[in-house]
Amino acid sequence: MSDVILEARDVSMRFGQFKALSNISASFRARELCAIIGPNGAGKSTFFNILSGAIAPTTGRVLFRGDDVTALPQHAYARLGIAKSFQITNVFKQLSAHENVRVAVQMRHARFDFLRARTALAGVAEQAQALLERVGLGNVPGRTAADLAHGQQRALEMAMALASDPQLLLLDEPTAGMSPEETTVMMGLIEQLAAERTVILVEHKMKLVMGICRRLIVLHHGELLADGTPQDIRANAEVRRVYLGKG
Ligand SMILES: Nc1ncnc2c1ncn2[C@@H]1O[C@H](COP(=O)(O)OP(=O)(O)OP(=O)(O)O)[C@@H](O)[C@H]1O
Repeated sequence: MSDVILEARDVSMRFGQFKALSNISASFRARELCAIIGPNGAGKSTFFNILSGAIAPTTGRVLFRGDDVTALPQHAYARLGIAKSFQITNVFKQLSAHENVRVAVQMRHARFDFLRARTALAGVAEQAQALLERVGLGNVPGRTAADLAHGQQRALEMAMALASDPQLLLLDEPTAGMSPEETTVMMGLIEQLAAERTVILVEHKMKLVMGICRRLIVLHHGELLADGTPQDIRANAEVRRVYLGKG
């Protein structure tokens, strides 16, 4: 059986006359950690939004485990086991870290387990705490989200995304706005998470993803310029020319 989790098949995107993506095809396998990189305006966010179902491509399809999920409603995406985190932190600022994760865990139970809600709720607090520990926030469960450092807020968001135990995690610039220390912690966490699920991330900082991803997809002017290991990408003359400004 194929272990392809997600596939973009010949995806193109137009905004009016402007072609933001041209015929991109890529498959992502189980427990793969893959970064989508490229210079500003390359089409990374557009591709990410299509993969995550936020927007429908003009042409082409997105398949999840072989089923067409192109622009399915977001709740259907979540039900399939796909979670995502965007550049903008999406936590309830007035709630504590623990409350934020508890809400996410409860939503999962509400979705899958609503007939047994009372029994299910018994474990919710413990599950929320375990998720906080997973992302390195086990020591600050009571802190209001607004009072957490930026990196901790992103980690909190990650814990919320993990509440549904997704098979596929999509991360849009997970280290945006982070300090170097926070970035290192987040990258370590992402690497760990990818041992159990497929993780696809968009990242500006090429060096950063070179260290943890075994596969990089490079976009440029809406086209797929390269798709390969960090070694392949480093050695690719086209990539060096357009992305690194060398050549
Ligand atoms: N909704 C939209 N309407 C019109 N043009 C758009 C829209 N969204 C994106 N674009 C254009 O499509 C191109 C690709 O944008 P996109 O945001 O996907 O690139 P990116 O690689 O994520 O860039 P960055 O690294 O700067 O975030 C850009 O030229 C952008 O101006």
